[in-house]
Amino acid sequence: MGLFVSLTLAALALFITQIYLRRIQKRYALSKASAKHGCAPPKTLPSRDPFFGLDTFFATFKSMKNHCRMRTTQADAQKYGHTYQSFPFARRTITITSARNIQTVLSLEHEKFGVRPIRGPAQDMTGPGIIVNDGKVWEHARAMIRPAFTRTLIADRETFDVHVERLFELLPTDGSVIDLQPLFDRLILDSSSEFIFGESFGSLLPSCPIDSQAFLDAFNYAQKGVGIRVLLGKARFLVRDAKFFQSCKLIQDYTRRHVDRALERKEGRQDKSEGDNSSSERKVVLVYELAKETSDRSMLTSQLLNVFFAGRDTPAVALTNIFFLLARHPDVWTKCREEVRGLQKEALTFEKLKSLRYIQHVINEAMRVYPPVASQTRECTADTILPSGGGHDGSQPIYVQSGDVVVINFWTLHRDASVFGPDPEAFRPERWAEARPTWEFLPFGGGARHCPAQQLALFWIAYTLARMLLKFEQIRNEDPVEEFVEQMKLNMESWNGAKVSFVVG
Ligand code: HEM
Repeated sequence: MGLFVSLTLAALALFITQIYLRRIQKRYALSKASAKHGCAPPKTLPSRDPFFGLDTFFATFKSMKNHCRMRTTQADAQKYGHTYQSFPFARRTITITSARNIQTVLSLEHEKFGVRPIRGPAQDMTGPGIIVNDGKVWEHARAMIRPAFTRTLIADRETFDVHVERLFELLPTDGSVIDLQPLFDRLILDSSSEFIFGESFGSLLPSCPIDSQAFLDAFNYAQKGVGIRVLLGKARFLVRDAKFFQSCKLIQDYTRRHVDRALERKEGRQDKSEGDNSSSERKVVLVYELAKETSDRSMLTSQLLNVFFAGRDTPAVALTNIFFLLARHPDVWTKCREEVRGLQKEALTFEKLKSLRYIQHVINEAMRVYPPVASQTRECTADTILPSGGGHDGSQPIYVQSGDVVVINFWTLHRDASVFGPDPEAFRPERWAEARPTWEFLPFGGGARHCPAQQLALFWIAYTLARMLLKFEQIRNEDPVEEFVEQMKLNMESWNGAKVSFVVG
């Protein structure tokens, strides 16, 4: 036993020494390459653990637990500059909040910044699809998936309206208090499942069909497991959790059943009206669109799961954040109502909604202040240079080495006073009459991996908002906590949801 412990400790010491030596080697190579290219490092977050930066790692957790992760990173950027570095687990992590550096990572040099090294562990759940891959595999997936999102914009108002009507059944009209967050979750779950699988989960109905519920339970469990695995990276083999793998199998089997149905339909073995209700010819369903491109079952299964993973709740988070803000700005609600006055729901087409300027400003402003995707992470896969942020005044370029992690902070990017005016913390939709941001406003990301569902998501959001404006004269905040309390999950959500009451108009 004594010998075993000694050997284990010796192996551990060797492992740690190796990591540390590798870090010194890398640091040396970095300073040589930096000097050669006229680069300088950005400022470094102070750390009490100069070897492994464990305190930096735990500080990140603490700020997440205390619901202040984004505010903390914003304060760091104010103190150390728009680009700064830290070394959690002895690994260089560069946080960028300036439009120029973000454009470099997402667009100009995007091939050198991958997601696969970071999101790879999600493949146990989702398979090798669009959101977890880089290079040719990602390019192929994106080329296959994008056209379906464009086609669906010949907007399927009627399909979405079915779910909105079900939502209305659940909204109290007697002035009692309701948290909109779980309702918006169900609205988007139902509409995204209908768009992706051709069959809605029906979670807004009085009883959710059994296999949908089993799928959702398994999905939620597996998603948490993915979060832990992404965090642990290479050490994820330490987590032994049979339920995680059972859940992954269940969701893959469920998705495969929809794939099989789509393939049968393609081969003409199924009655076309079966399984996709009425108006099947007009309605765009992702699984049917992708089945036109390939008959590869596992590829189809994994792409569908990837899209579901990316889109099943982000519009719900955006809607919740919008209503959170409107409940605290009743004057903005009144102004929005003016804009939709007299419109019937049939008139709320994609084009009409786009033309409602003030409502579009409100959506933009809410997504600026509380972006559902508040940050993104990439790993540098080939040495390159960021144009600014280095040196004492942040004006020099920064040399970035393969293996460095880059965190893109949209929350802080959206608070640039030089672009949005002197009051960037305020919710003021009127600023959009003047503001013309480009790379300074990226709620849907930017560049090569820009969200392919942006227009679809914006249609769902604007349609739901317009319908609620038509129905309710007033919205009232019923939450004693006035300020936004962030909850960092995969998205940045409101910890307190959006507790409101309505006055019928
Ligand atoms: C308000 C709602 C939404 C927001 C704020 C949003 C935001 C984003 C962002 C920021 C990215 C880029 C991620 C990155 O840079 O790695 C992204 C990618 C993506 N989104 Fe969305 N999204 C929304 C809705 C949706 C919906 C409804 C779907 C699907 C039904 C969807 C599917 C995807 C996919 C598949 C990608 C990956 C694209 C790629 O890697 O090439 N999104 N989204």
